[in-house]
Amino acid sequence: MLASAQPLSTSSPWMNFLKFDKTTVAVQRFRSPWDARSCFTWHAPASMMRDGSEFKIPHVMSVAGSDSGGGAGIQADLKTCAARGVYCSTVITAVTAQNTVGVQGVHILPEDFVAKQMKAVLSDMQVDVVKTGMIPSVGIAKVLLQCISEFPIRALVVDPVMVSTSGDVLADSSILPVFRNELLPTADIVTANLVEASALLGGVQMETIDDMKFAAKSIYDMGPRNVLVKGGDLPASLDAVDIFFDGKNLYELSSARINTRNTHGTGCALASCIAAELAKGSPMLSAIKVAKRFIETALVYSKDIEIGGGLQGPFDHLLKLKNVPHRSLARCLFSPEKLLLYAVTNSGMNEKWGRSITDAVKAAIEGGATIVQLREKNLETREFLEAATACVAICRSKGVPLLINDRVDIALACDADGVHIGQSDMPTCTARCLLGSEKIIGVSCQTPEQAHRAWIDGADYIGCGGVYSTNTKANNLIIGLDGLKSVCLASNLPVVAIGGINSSNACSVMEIGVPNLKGVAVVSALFDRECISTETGKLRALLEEALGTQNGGN
Ligand SMILES: Cc1ncc(COP(=O)(O)OP(=O)(O)O)c(N)n1
Ligand SMILES: Cc1nc(C(=O)O)sc1CCOP(=O)(O)O
Ligand SMILES: [Mg+2]
Repeated sequence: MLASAQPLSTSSPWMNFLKFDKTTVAVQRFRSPWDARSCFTWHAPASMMRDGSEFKIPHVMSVAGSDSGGGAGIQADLKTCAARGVYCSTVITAVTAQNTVGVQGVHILPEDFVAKQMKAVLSDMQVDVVKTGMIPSVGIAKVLLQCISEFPIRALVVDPVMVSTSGDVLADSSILPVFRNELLPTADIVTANLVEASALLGGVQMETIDDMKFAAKSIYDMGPRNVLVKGGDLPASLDAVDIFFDGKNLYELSSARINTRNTHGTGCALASCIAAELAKGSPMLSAIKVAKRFIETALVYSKDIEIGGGLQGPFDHLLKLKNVPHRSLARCLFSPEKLLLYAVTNSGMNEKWGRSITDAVKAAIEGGATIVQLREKNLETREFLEAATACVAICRSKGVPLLINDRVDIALACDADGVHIGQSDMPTCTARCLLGSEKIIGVSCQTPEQAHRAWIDGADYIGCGGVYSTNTKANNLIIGLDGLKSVCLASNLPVVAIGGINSSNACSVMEIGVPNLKGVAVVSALFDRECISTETGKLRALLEEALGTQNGGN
């Protein structure tokens, strides 16, 4: 493809690449399979076609700096490719001495030795995709350009690394002309963060989504086939919004902003994950979506790990190889302990107090709600979906699971963490079939028989009530503390009590003394109050105290 910056000739390596084993693949003039300006449709990784072998493993060659702390650079690329099932060879451009505090030193490798590494790999191995990270000098950029023009590769992913997450300079501005004039025009995709995008564009302001869209188009004009401008550092943005431009369409791709210090190396991992997916044969947009999801999942999984004492820690790229290979975000976020203070929304109450659902949810989380359910009985489907999508982003950024009341379709559409259903809603086993094993299902139970059935049908927890009388739900059956206890004793599932619970009776509920009663679900005592976060904070403190007394008493 890189050779193909000029019109292809039949003797170009790329053409040979597409002919194998007496089978000729129709060839058109294009620069790569992901070239948005070409009309070629890609079906299978060329690596598999080249020798007809189905055993060829997709291969990314990473050209980047070494991070002694293991979170970014070559080390991030190796781990990301491993996690994605892709082989990764490495060409080291510089060795950095760094940790979670910052970069203590940079040793740039001699150009001829960088060239030697590149030729060693490219002349022997079938590299599908080259991914570049830290290119610390113009000389090394030239060596890279020369090498990749000599060997057939399928795509070039350029991560224009300039500054580390700690703010240390990894490539100074002398590299910019060669990026703009030579490397970008040969790239299939450029993944620039706000600082890098601004530098490439001569220092333009990057503060809004519109600035990012403008930047994506302007960088595209420098010649890459696709541009991703990453908005992770955008101020005042709830989601991590990236802008993708393929020359025709602009896409706003958002994922939840995960509240963690462990974000060092996310840029490298994102670019190498895109490279890995391209090497497997994915179309560009799918590769980007998979990569964003990979980073989001890894951040959630790693949000509390402690490596190093600095401000920015690494995350765990290899989560997929650990004992959580199939754990979804929902399963990572949910545990029985999350039932402690379960906030259930009510649009009537929000209207009464003049609040939006999102503000109500934010306030409940701020006060200490450990799980949220959207129980919106009066919203039209579209309105509900919009609110739910916004609430998913809010909750995920805070590590709080979000469940949808009654509506399995809404839960699926907004990628909520699960649903809460009652005895007259969709049967639990049907909901489980629709949602799969990775989402959370809560089921309302008033009797031991229902509790037993909920477990058989694959529920994750039980909502049990009405413990006390309530104005929130009409004609609700009151089962009292005795009814609650009999449901708890009939099941091993965790249970959350509901119905008329507030600060004056929550402790009595928790004191019934059954280990699987994990908390209380509350509507009016949180949402029909002037200050949601204050009320939530008060109730959370009481529940913590009740738990402490119970544990102390054991
Ligand atoms: C945590 C929790 N428990 C019970 C319920 C009640 O659900 P359901 O019986 O389906 O009644 P509606 O809420 O749909 O009126 C709940 N929502 N949450
Ligand atoms: C939604 C709901 N389900 C109940 C049950 O008994 O299953 S009671 C209830 C309403 C709970 O609201 P409040 O906290 O304002 O009493
Ligand atoms: Mg229901």
